[in-house]
Amino acid sequence: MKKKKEISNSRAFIYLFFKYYKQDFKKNWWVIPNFVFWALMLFLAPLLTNQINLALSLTDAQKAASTGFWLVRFWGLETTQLIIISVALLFFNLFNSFLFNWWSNTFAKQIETHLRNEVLEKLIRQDISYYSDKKIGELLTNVISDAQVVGNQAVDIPMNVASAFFQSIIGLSLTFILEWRIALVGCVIFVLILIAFFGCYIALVKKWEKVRLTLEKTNGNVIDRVISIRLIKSTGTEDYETQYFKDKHVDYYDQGRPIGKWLSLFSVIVFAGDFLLLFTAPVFAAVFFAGDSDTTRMQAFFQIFPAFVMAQGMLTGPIITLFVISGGAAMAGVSSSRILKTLNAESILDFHYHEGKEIKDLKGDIVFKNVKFRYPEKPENLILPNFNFTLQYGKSYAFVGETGSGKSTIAKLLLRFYDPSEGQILINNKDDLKDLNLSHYLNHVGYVEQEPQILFGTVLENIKYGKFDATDDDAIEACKKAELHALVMSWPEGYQTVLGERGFMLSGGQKQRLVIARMILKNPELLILDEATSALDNIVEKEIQNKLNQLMKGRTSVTIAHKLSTIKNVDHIIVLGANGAGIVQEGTFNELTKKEGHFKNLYEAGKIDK
Ligand SMILES: Nc1ncnc2c1ncn2[C@@H]1O[C@H](COP(=O)(O)OP(=O)(O)OP(=O)(O)O)[C@@H](O)[C@H]1O
Repeated sequence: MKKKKEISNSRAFIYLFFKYYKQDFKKNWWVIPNFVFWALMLFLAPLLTNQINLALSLTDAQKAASTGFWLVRFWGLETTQLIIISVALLFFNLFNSFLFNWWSNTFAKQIETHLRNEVLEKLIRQDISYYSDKKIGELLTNVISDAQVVGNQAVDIPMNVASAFFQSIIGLSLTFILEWRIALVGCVIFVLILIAFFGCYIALVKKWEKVRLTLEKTNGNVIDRVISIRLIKSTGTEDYETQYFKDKHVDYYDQGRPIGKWLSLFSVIVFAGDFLLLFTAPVFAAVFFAGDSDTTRMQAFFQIFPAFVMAQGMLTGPIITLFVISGGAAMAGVSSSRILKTLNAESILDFHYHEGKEIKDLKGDIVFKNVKFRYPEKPENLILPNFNFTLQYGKSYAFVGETGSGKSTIAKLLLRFYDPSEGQILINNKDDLKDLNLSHYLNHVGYVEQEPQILFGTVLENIKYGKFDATDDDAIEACKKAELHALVMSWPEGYQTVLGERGFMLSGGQKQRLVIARMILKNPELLILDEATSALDNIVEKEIQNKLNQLMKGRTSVTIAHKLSTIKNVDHIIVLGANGAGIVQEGTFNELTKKEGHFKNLYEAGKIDK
């Protein structure tokens, strides 16, 4: 499978953030001025505090003698005016932050929803071989938890990083404005804390990423096991599974344990830094001004002290913020790169969903022309060697042969789960199946397999699946023909009964009847029956086979069979040989049972159930 070049976790996150931000720029642009106003308030708050503090504490003589625009001139304003402005700005800022939080929560949900839809669309449009080496549990974790993580962090991380950046710049500038000598000492301490912080962060982020990956692998394993609950229940392996879960979590615990040590070191750095900065101001004020004969400079410093501490607080705040978001950042990186990997995985088939030839009907012959086939997952095994065969419209065909001879592969090729490795499948004797709009083509094809596919939804929804424009009456009529009506009507909710996941509340025969009703309603021109009755007991099998025989009338049908009852009445039987031998015999049932050869051997050896 072709894959685009992988990008690093952090770049994957940045890419996704900008993609969604740009996508809805018209709705999101106002956040920038909103943010600028918030930064401005950061700058103004300590200065206003300082102005009010000085206005209240200085004598008139001191005020008259004061110098420095930032410090003592009150910007030409009275104390009351300063207080009114401060309160007004505070309320405006509260409103601003309300808007911002509202936006950030909405934007996070928007990104999460977009991502979920995009990933889900990608998953259902992938070709079937994409799933051959993947666990459904892991894929679901990808859709559900990764989208949520990226959605939340896409707002939290950029905003916190930007605010941490602005806070540090503003905090530093303010401390320099207020008292540059002490600010210089604070600045050195701040840089040292940052270096220690990033050293720790780099070590931690790698560990976090590993834990996240292990968690997802564990989740995938666990979910896949729980999905197989019927197997567990029918084999009584609860103890074995409990131990299996415990074993799987050992790795997760081992990987997660050292993180606690690093997190503790992290918090020590942050709080030690905070403490150090706090003590720096009075201690260095004492060092710088203690020798002064008059105490004016010391007094002046303690007058601006509240504002200075406020400004200095802006330096430790960002480190704490970065500390808080660092776990989320590591998770978001892993989640983003996994989402991008899913979104960038290219399908090996082009399904022509939006273009490709649309066929009006499938009333012509289907021709396998020089078809050779190997599974892309295992190209060393040749399954079909130079296969030439024509399915004439309206006739019934059965493919028989030993296990692994490639019978189901024929069905998969007709459904275009795969393309032939060489050669062509011509639809209506002219159009290469590869060039058709697959969705349109499949409207003319019906597929019934051994394990009937029932979706979570009402009976009506299940019957109309694939023929969404059918009326309720038509669907009910189809149910009557499939002899399912009486059963459905015996349920209190009738056709509105919600069928449990994978049709848990229906028996095998009932599920197959429901699929038959679906086929009757869809009325496809090509019907593919892949061991449709092989999971049923003899009595039910007979009833279902009768229904299928009726269904096969008037359309082309391809039956993949192990049972004699399913192939006895078909127009033509094709016998496939083992180990990629291809067609080894063909003819009607009567012809083949009389002739010496592969079919007779299979029949007599009991490999075709009677
Ligand atoms: N997705 C796949 N990737 C690789 N090999 C596959 C895949 N699916 C099937 N095969 C192999 O292709 C061969 C043909 O498989 P196929 O299912 O068509 O056989 P079959 O005749 O229908 O067998 P059975 O009667 O047991 O259902 C088998 O050897 C099988 O192991």
